[in-house]
Amino acid sequence: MKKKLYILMAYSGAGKTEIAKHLETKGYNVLQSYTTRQPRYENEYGHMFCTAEEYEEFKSKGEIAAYSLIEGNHYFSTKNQLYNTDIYVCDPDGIVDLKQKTKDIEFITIYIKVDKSTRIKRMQKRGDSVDKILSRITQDGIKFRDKKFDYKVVNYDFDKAVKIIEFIIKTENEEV
Ligand SMILES: Nc1ncnc2c1ncn2[C@@H]1O[C@H](COP(=O)(O)OP(=O)(O)OP(=O)(O)O)[C@@H](O)[C@H]1O
Repeated sequence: MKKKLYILMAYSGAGKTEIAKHLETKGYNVLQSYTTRQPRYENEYGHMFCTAEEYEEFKSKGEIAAYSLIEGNHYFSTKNQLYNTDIYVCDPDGIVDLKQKTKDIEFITIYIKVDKSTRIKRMQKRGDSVDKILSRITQDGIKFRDKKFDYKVVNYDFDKAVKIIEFIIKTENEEV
């Protein structure tokens, strides 16, 4: 049986980061992708912060699995990370690339669904600016258009959403 890696995907503000963090406290290994951007605050969750030189080294050794350039910064995950983690928060474009390059891993996509007005309220509460919220909503609409997922989980009741995702992982891992 192939190793399964669970991909959490969602529009901005739907709660994928919060869910991933919570799953980590329950013993799941969550992939922290690398970035050359500066941390926004001390101990920022979700990334491994590295230098441009370190990025070049990973690249020259052929260790990069998924890559994107955002506002002049490199964002990437390594092959080693894919084989040693359970959960990866990744956008739909990133996963297309991974599926093509990594045939010996099965990627199970879990889409976290929340309506637009709730996402806007959560982003406002989180402190995002109106401009940022509007730009995220527009970009996400394009990124997620016509995309298909293995599972869809609504996230209005946080504990329920986490329980369902844990159930999905458990039953998928039990499959032969
Ligand atoms: N079920 C929920 N009920 C209420 N608030 C929630 C729920 N799930 C997450 N949140 C809150 O909503 C906000 C957005 O969640 P989070 O940052 O995890 O979203 P995200 O999908 O990772 O967004 P982004 O892609 O912009 O980082 C956070 O402040 C989080 O605490």
